[in-house]
Amino acid sequence: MGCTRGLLTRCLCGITGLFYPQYGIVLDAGSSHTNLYVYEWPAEKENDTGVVHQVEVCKVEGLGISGYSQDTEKAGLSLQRCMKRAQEVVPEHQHRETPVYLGATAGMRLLSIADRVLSAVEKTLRSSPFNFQGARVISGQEEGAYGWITINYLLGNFKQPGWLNFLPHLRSSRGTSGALDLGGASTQITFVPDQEPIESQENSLHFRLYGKNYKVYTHSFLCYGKDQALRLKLASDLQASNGSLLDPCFHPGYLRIMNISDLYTNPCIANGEQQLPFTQLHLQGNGDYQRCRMTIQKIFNTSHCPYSSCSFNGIFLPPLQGEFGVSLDARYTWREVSGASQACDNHVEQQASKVFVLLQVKAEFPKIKEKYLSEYCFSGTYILSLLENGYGFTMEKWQSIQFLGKIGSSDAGWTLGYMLNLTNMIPAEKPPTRPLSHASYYFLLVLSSSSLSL
Ligand SMILES: Nc1ncnc2c1ncn2[C@@H]1O[C@H](COP(=O)(O)OP(=O)(O)O)[C@@H](O)[C@H]1O
Ligand SMILES: [Ca+2]
Repeated sequence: MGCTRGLLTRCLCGITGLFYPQYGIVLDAGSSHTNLYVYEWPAEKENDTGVVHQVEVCKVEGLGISGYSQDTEKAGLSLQRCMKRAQEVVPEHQHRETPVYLGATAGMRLLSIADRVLSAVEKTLRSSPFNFQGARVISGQEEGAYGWITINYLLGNFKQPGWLNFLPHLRSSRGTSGALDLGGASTQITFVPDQEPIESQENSLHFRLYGKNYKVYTHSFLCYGKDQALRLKLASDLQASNGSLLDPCFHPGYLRIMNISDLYTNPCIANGEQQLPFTQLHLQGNGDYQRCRMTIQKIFNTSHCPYSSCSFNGIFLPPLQGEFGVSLDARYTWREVSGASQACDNHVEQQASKVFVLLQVKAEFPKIKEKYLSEYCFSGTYILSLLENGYGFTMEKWQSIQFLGKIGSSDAGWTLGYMLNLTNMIPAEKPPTRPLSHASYYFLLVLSSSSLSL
């Protein structure tokens, strides 16, 4: 029985909600892959901070939905297995009341036919027994904001004194924690700066949460997620080549042949293709961490800044403030960052076969999937460059970064903040403290009045 029908049903559900946890589903349609999250919370505490937590993450097999632009039907079909999984996790009698949202990020921001892909996806989601609430491309600003909300909600930073704190050791010492999100097609930085006002309007957000005002700086760099950044770098290196590239960001012995047209498939790399006299790129790795950093440097333009301070490409960045949590894909990121120079400088005889070199790298980093292995040197070096040269995390500021991945049982990505906002579970004002929730009070009242009438 669903809880959205009639008054009587709603009353019953209000009462039964005391016993049943509630659920919400969010699909994170990223540029490289989609994850489905199921969240759970006790119904009578929905407005308290820290009670919503992740009970399931299902990884959709195959490409991110933007990868199905040639065959949009498949974007919808690809989600079916995880939607089935969600039906197993959420008790059947609660399917109809459980909201499901899909948010697509940078891969879809770059796609001109994003609407067609979204329609295909919507068809699959509407055919599920859940309460479909919408599939849309979220803006970079939203992605940054919801990532910041997730991290601070999970760390307990919105809690007022007196609220129970489940993770005191992780709670930020300075009020809130900044959020860094490193995706495949975009990257976000969000934090509360000391400096006021925030010089650029489009980087400024105002929130009132649990009775407190927050002025938050955020920026999303489209094309600076690690997959698109690699394309930017290759396109820049190609201009001065004859189609053969000795690349310090790939380990020695690594060979890759790419069609130039495959490189110029989205707006991140505009109009360079026509000028090139060759149609293929022959890339050969000659891993060298220091030189790799130098080639990456070129994609950060620091030649102009119309504000008092900038990150790169003329984008305002106030002085970094407080602690930062790196979200979601951090579990890979940290490994890549810490192993970057080792992965690049893995000097093996140049003439050694590609297979041999790959096996060598694999032996050193045994848990890394083959498909990520080849880009390990680039990814780690890129993330270090972005944090140090792009955002200005110096040696001492570096200490303020925590690679989070999970906080408690929940992934530290934007999805939880998105759902909390859409389900009105982050109130502007602090919920009044009362010995019993409204529902419990009502329930007890019903019980006592019925016992009186016996
Ligand atoms: N096991 C892994 N090892 C290394 N990198 C990974 C792994 N799994 C995912 N990634 C990377 O994490 C990033 C996730 O980005 P994604 O969320 O899909 O994009 P966006 O947020 O920009 O839309 C991608 O660059 C992807 O290649
Ligand atoms: Ca992402």
